[in-house]
Amino acid sequence: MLPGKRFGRRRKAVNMDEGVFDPEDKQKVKRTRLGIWDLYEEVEPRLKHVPGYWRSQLETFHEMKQSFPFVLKMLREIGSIRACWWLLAGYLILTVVAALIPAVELWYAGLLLKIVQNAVEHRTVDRGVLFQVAASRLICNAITRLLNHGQALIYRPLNERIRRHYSVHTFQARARLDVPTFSDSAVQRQLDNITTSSRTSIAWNNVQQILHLLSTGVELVSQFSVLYNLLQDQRDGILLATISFGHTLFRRNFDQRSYSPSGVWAATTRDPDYIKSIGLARAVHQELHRKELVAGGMFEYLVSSYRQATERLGSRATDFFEAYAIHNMKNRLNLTGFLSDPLRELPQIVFTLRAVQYPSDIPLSLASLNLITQTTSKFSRTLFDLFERTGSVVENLANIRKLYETFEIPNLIEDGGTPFPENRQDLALGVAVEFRNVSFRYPGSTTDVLRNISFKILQGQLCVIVGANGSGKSTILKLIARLYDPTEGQIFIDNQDIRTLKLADLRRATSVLFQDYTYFPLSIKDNIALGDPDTAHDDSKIREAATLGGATDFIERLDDGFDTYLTRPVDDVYSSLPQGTKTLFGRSVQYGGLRGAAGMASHAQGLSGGQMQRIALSRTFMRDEGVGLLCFDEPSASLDPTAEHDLFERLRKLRGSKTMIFSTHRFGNLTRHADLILYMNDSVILEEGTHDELIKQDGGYAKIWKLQAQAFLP
Ligand SMILES: Nc1ncnc2c1ncn2[C@@H]1O[C@H](COP(=O)(O)OP(=O)(O)OP(=O)(O)O)[C@@H](O)[C@H]1O
Repeated sequence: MLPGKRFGRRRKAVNMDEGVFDPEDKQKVKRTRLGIWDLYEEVEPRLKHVPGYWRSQLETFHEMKQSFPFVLKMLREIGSIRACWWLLAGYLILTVVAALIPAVELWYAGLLLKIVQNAVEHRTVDRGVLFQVAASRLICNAITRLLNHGQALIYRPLNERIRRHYSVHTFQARARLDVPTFSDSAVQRQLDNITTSSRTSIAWNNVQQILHLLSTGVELVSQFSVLYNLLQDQRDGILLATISFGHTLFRRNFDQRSYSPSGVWAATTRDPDYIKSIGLARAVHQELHRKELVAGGMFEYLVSSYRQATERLGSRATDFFEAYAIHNMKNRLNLTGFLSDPLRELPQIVFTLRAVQYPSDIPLSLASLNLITQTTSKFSRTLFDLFERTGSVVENLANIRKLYETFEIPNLIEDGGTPFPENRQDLALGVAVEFRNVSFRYPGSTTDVLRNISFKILQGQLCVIVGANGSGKSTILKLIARLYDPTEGQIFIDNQDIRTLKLADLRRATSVLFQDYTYFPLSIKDNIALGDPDTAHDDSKIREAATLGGATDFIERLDDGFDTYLTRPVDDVYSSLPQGTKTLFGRSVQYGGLRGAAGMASHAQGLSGGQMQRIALSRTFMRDEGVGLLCFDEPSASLDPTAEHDLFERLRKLRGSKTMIFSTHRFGNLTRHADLILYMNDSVILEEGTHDELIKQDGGYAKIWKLQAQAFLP
């Protein structure tokens, strides 16, 4: 088991969301030693004396109450999907009718019993009724089949409609999140909760669960009333049914204890040998370490370490669930276990005693006793199945709550209200950017990556930020794009606080090429088009952007040109291919291991770094008009010198009067043309000015400039 892996999600979803689980809290947490494992189970002090099974039922009830309003919301929403109400109502009717059939069957079983009893006692039989009973069996069977068929017919369209509706909802819930919110681990957990397979949806699972609960309820009530009716005129019938039910209840309580822990719990092992042996096993399993393992000649050392660790561990080397199972095996040897089986015979014993007590008038026949015990145990199975299912039902209901809560996750970057710019024509002249005493630290981090930064870039200026790796250059661009807000200080765009501007307007007016750009798992065309969602459908614009980004030549050489998917988001499915099959459907076959299902490497296969960069550049050129600020983070890092030169030429021409900010650690071409150079080191701006000014200052900038220049001197 991996450290931190989550398991046992049944029940207690409430606690999972709120508060903190502290294994050291002796008031609330019970610790049990299971071999090399320590199990910590949360126990509510109030419920301390309630037996485990019933305690979790109470917790279940509480969670159910919390989720109820969300379930109503879901049902209303499903009702608003086209044709869903009708399908749902049809499905419901079929389910309820199907749930009544067992009671009808039970009724006829009772009738049959009376006929048999009568035949034995009086040697007469009412053939009409007998025929009726036999026919009823056939009819019930046929109706059940018809109902099942009807349910299957409705199932597909209903599931498909609900799934489609909610898949758009969840897609939107994810897509709208900003960077700090999306990276928040709590939000990631929330998003994990709403992830389902592509064949179903949380909402549909819930609908099914609710219908199942309903049908079980109908089944129980109808069976109970039939049973009660049948037993009413049988002396001792009710008594024997109660004894039979009592046994199932007793056994159930015993069985419950043999499952894995329920509620909130966690387990850990501190055994150094176990931890080491698992670590060693991983080291030889994962391809990741193979190079170093082989080159470092580690084979023999690893084997002897593994052997020693496993020998020291001996039989203690069990994973948690095995340890738990072993622990439970011991628990089974208790009184309940010994009593459980003999108690099963109790109804027969009571029956015999009563028969001896009233020899002349046997309270009920053996056939009736059989019917009572069988029906009661079936009845109690259904009842406990209902209880058993409440765990997963509650989890499902809680998932609906979480689903709706996910739709409402607030973004950490709050939107502003002021439209920007007031006049779109102004953008052609560029925008002014000012940082006033800005400090910043990434969420979850404790160190400032920008410390008290202040600078001002005027409208239409070319600014180049230079500095060593990690000095904070990219972070400045991220703050300008408002991916994050400063921890302290303010940023102004055209003299307005960036927080007051409408985010959509700000993003439309700026174009940023990040250093760690990614290739979306879409076609090249879509990858470029995403640069400007407003004109994404315009093919000629896409081609023009590709030309400006220097990407057209190599794209056109690809088999599918602009429609090429460099990495397909959908895997082909195959099995048992002969080893000689190297390619399939024009793509290479990957044998063994897992092919990343929908996982997407940020860098597409088959393209060089420079070609990737050209696609990313083309994306930024999509949004040339209507943009007043262009930011580039190391735009030429992967380009060869000619391509770099061409790129800067194109950028200079295109720039017009727009403001442009570059982050780079290459001095030269760019810095010489810059209106403003910000020289950074270790989270602060050390020098600022034009190239000539900074050379004259003879500080850090001048020193690095000279170093780079010397490298090219003969
Ligand atoms: N998402 C993040 N979370 C936490 N720290 C981060 C994050 N991104 C960057 N950092 C840290 O912030 C500091 C500044 O990073 P930044 O990328 O701004 O530097 P840079 O000057 O652009 O470096 P480079 O020249 O290597 O691109 C670095 O120490 C980096 O490790």
